[in-house]
Amino acid sequence: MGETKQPVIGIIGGSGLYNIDGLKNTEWVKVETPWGDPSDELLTGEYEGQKVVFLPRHGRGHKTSPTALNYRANIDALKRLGVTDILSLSAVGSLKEELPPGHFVIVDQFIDRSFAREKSFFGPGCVAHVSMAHPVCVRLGDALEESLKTLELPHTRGGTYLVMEGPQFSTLAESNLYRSWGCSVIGMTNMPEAKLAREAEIDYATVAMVTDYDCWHEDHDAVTVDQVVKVLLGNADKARNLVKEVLPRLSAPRPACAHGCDTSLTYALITSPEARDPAVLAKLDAVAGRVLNAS
Ligand SMILES: CSC[C@H]1O[C@H](OP(=O)(O)O)[C@H](O)[C@@H]1O
Ligand SMILES: Nc1ncnc2[nH]cnc12
Repeated sequence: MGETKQPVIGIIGGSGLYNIDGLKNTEWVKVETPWGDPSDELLTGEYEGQKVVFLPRHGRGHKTSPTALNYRANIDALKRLGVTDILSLSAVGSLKEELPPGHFVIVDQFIDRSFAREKSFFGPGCVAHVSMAHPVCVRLGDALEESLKTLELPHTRGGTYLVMEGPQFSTLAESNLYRSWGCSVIGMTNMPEAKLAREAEIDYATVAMVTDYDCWHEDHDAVTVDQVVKVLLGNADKARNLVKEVLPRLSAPRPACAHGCDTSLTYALITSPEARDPAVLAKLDAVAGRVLNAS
């Protein structure tokens, strides 16, 4: 086995998950980034010796909407605190009969229909193209699946998460369109989050927690926030138990991801070194430092 690194696990808590318990030596840390402010301070701590960084995606008190989230600042801040692996916890609507409220889905694909968000750290002055063919980390998915099995929580491995812009929920025609595309769940936040994690060479996986049947199901009312919150409150302890179950499975020093999640920039930069803008490179110090400092 080649070089190994000690993982630092980042947890992004979605709707209903604004804190996690059971960590030792905790501190809420304010992190400045070249992309602006993250959603909130980040909670650093340890669980059974494993370093953990928690970020409430919408901020404590749920202050920021999916469109207004500063996804770049969130991922950059996690990278600056040394995070190597991100577990994203998200509330979603179900687009399939067999995925009822209370069910957990370990997502393996996304369709990105968001349109009003900054989606890349790269651009004029330093252009890069990373692969998103396989957007989530298989190793993290394995650990999540084992943990859900151990906890005997109802779950499905694999499924496509449709990312809508929001903040309004879908129309019936949209919901049915996404169903006809074979999508499993719908939410508003996991893109560009997963794209930016890939650009920042951080392994990423999502556990989607089903809260509703969106608006397509004839036997269920169209989704409302109070319905989502009700299911989430019932799910929050399960999500926290899942975190405690999964962390020890991820704590051993590990080699670089066999599928390239954390070496995604090795062949991604296309702007020649002499054409790169130094001001842009300065902003990329955290997310692309590994490759920029090598060339
Ligand atoms: C409160 S329902 C809509 C809201 O919940 C999901 O957020 P998250 O992924 O952070 O759990 C969904 O994407 C919407 O942002
Ligand atoms: N039906 C739904 N649509 C979009 N985001 C959601 N988050 C939870 N339920 C949702």
